[in-house]
Amino acid sequence: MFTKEIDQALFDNRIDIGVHSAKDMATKLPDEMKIAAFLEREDVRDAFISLVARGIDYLPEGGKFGTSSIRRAAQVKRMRPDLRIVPFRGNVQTRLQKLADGVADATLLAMAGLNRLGQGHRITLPLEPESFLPAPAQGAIALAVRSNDEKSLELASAINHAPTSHAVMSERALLDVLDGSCRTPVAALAQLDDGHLTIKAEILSLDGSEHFAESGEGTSDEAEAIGADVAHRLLAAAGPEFIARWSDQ
Ligand SMILES: NCc1[nH]cc(CCC(=O)O)c1CC(=O)O
Repeated sequence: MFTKEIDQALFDNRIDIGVHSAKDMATKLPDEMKIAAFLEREDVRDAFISLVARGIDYLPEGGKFGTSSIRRAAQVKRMRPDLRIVPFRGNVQTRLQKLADGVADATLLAMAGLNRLGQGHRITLPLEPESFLPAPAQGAIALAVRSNDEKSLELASAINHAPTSHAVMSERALLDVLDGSCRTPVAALAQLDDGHLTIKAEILSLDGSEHFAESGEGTSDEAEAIGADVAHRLLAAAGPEFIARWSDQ
């Protein structure tokens, strides 16, 4: 994966700071690297894109939904069990072309990625987190440094955006308890309001037919503990077999 190439360049001293989409970073990092800073979070929402419908509810019965995201597929199936998920890969241009070619009736992409690529005008409808929670760490960029490189750590940490850091660290702590990979139907969003953190999270069965949601809150210094606590409550509510079934994919 692309994050690995950036990590390798960091370990080989070819670069001193690795710039990653925080969403793509494993929750357990190698001892040799650490996150020095987060940039202020972009739009956290997922964007619905379609040439035939103005929202998920308006898609034709039995329509095709293009996504290779386990989370998005489960969330979409939860809302519309009749839809068929078709695998969707490639860059933004390729995916939009697939919509034009009728390979799928709709897709979902992160608003942040579309905005950064100057493709915001392609968005049919931003999905509000209240009804469609994004992936943990979505929309945030993390700066990684070698653990023993004090100078780069100091440089990078000077531009850390504290509210983003607290929110994303809370979401990453939650994901770490549930599963380290990004191939699981886990959605979470933490938000900071004047130092007060609230986090909402959900886990789903792969087909979206079952779903558990929990939330937590507290001060920003407790960000990681709050995320982990919400994860443990999700595990308790769902039971151990629930998460074991994620591996059946
Ligand atoms: N899964 C790949 C990925 N990793 C980060 C982004 C977008 C930018 C972000 O969320 O920070 C995307 C594309 C997408 O999910 O649409």
